[in-house]
Amino acid sequence: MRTSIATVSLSGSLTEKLAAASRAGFDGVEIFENDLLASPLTPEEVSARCADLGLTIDLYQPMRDIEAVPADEFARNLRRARHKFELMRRLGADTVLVCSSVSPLAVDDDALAAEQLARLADLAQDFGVRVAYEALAWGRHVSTYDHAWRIVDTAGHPALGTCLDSFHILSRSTGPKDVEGIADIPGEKIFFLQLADAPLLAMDVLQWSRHYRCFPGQGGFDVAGLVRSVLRTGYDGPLSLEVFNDVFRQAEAGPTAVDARRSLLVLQETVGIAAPPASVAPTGVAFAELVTPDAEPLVAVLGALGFTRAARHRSKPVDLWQQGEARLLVNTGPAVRRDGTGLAAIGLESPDPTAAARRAEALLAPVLPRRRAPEDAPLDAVAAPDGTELFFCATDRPEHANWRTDFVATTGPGAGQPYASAARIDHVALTQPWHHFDEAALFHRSVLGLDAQESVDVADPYGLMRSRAVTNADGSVRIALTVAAAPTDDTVHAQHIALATDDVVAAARRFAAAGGRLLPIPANYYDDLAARFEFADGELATYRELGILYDRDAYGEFRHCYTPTIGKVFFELVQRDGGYRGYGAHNAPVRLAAQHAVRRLTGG
Ligand SMILES: O=C(O)c1ccc(O)c(O)c1
Ligand SMILES: [Mg+2]
Repeated sequence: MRTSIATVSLSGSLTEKLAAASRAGFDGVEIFENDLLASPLTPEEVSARCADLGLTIDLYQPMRDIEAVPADEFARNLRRARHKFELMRRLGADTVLVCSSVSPLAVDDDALAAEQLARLADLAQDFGVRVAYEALAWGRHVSTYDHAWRIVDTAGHPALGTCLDSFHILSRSTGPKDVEGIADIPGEKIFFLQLADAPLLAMDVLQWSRHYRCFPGQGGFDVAGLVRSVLRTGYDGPLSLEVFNDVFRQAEAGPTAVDARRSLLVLQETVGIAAPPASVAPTGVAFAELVTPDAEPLVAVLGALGFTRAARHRSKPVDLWQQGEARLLVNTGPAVRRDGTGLAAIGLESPDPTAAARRAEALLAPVLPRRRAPEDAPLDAVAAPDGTELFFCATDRPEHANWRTDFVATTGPGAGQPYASAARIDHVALTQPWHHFDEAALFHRSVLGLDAQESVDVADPYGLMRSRAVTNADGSVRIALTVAAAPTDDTVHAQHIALATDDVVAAARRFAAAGGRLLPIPANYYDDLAARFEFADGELATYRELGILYDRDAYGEFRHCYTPTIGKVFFELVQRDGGYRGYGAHNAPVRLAAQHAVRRLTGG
């Protein structure tokens, strides 16, 4: 099916929006009147630009407050409409959207609305234009899609149809029954289909619509269910995204358009009208790669955590530090010297790395070169929206290229020792740029085949942090996507690698004995813990002494502690017992405050 996007969904000038839509692979656009009014291009030039970019103009919008008004007012509305239809002829746009009226002049009279819309459609027909009537969820008298359809049906005019908008329908819906009526509309009378998702918020519907819409798959609506209903009517117009969103208005149009198009590809797959290569979920974390301009402080912490340097890359300044199944690459190459110490890449164990990369590419993930140097093993890799490189790995599986063969075992002190305290990577937390948060969750879900958990808000002393985990089915891959809610808040401490241990107390003691200093946690926190939970004798005193935090959910218990931050990254030691599913979010405000306190002390 053809895909389209409303210019209101993207930031920038009209020409920037058109270029971004075209580059992302859309077939057409809905042109918003304001974008045209503010453009220095004539309608003919806009039309030519769209043609050059391979875009059709599928809709011009909106026309407002047309119907069910006194005769003199309606005469003025027709005059206004004539101007718009002339403009549309110059643009080469053949469908106009008319929103249900919000005017105080409008009366609650369906027969009058139908009659006036038919007269509007008569005029439209003279200009070769069709009118698509849409119920705004906050329309004065018409606020539901079935009501708008009844009026269109009554009017019975060939140039008048309805426009269905998933936001207006699903924001008012209380269950699948509410969309069943779509089946009663003949497909050819659905002139247009607009798609948007939204997070489930209890708020005024107009504000919700104008500020919080997002692309399908990024919110809580069953957009796919609605699309299935519409497809059953025989509708064969475009699937068009119409998203009013405060973040997208500020973000760069190019990446937003790609995010939008990915969302439609996934939606088309869900409803069975597109079949990109099947998703291949990762089965574990092969490694995490840290880049650093100065390995010394990082390596000191790794050593204290129980890691040993197990191997070195054959041709690059990259060391493999290992402990049990936890593998960390430390890259000190010149290309990475500018940005300070941080997380740059994650290796994901994949049952089929090539297939995983093919799906990623089909879903518009930037594919990275397979081979960095002639002698390297060819590895499939893509870039996540935050720039993190994701490698699809097949560690020690003879039929696949193996990243491990690029590394030569070292024989220095400690090499090959059994692990001391941490056995594997429990989770990796990545800081997302504030305008990529919704995109990141959809990317990890659709491209990598991970499941997205609920988003949680965490209070930081200087802002608000949002965090959303994406995981595979058995929890062997867990990535926490984290963002500072305030765009200017760059103080957020989020990027970290959590190492799983089966005895966090022993691991913490070992770290301290090796010269490591765990993040100090305030006494008030432990007083509160004592009130919330019962502990065995001495248990709480041990946590208090070491700086171990504690949490519990319906499944089990969680004990965790933190190293200091090095550059942008820190480490966490975690002990999960009894199937605990979370990440200690309850403790995160205390941890964040403690990290800020350390930063103030050290001037870091
Ligand atoms: O918010 C609005 O006014 C508005 C305008 C046009 C639309 O198609 C829509 O869904 C909402
Ligand atoms: Mg709409």
